[in-house]
Amino acid sequence: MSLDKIIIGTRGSKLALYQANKVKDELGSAYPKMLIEIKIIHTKGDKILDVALSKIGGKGLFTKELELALLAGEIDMAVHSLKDLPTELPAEFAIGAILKRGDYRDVLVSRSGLKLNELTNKHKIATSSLRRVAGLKKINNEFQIVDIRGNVGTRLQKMEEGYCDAMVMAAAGLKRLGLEKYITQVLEPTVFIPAVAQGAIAVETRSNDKQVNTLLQSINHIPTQQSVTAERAFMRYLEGGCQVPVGAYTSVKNGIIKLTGFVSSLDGTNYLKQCMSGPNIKAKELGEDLAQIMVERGANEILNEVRNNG
Ligand SMILES: NCc1[nH]cc(CCC(=O)O)c1CC(=O)O
Repeated sequence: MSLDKIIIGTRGSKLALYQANKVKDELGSAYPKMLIEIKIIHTKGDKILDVALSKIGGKGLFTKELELALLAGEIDMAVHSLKDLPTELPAEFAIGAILKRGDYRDVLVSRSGLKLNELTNKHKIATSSLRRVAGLKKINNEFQIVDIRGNVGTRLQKMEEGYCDAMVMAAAGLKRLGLEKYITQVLEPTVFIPAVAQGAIAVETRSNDKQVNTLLQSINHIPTQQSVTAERAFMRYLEGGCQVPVGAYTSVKNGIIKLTGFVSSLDGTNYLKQCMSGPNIKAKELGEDLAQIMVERGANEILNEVRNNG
């Protein structure tokens, strides 16, 4: 039996659709005769817009409905920003492919072109990410931080309307939407550590769907996969989830991955940062080893404190 039609499931935001179309294009190049459709699925995270993300809780806020559609056979694969995908997937699901990573850095977007070191406690900086809160407080503990929800376009609009003076956003999201003109300052990872797997696009499948999983190997980017394996193993070991002040990034050279991770209290005062290198074929072990060192340095105490106050 051969597959002649594939249905790709995605959330309906512009960014999600861009990413789903990227998967469609890459699959289409690999299999020119295949019919590929995109189906939009609405998720809980898209529907609840008036509650802070860190308060809604629950794993897979943006992924559950897509997984149900996968199980029901309504879609054959689901495209996600890998950073939004829990580090532990239910056994029924697998990551069939990870595309070549885009820009993994965070950027500052500000209303009047102010750079990070020009912002003061008089400015409002908006983010819904506890990692970004901690990163900002680490730089200046007087920063005034406000919550913000909605997709990339909505956030930019809120800022222009005066809701805040600046925001930290993912470079990849802005670039994919053609909104790079809003970038005021790129935050290098040495200064501001991005989210685990930021900038990477993942294709989730049914684990038992051999045909689809085999098909997807043609678009899997192995160096990206190795990098994000190290980062996600680091996060998983710390039981990170998407709503804790944890981040990591990697650089790869000659088959050696250098992984840098951080764990922090929300006010940035208890900030642990550490890096470690290892061979790319032992990416998972590298992530776990780095996390283990963080635990020895007190990561669990820091994270428990955040969880109890969240
Ligand atoms: N948190 C939402 C989210 N999920 C993925 C991206 C952008 C793409 C990526 O980071 O991989 C964004 C926007 C942002 O963080 O500014």
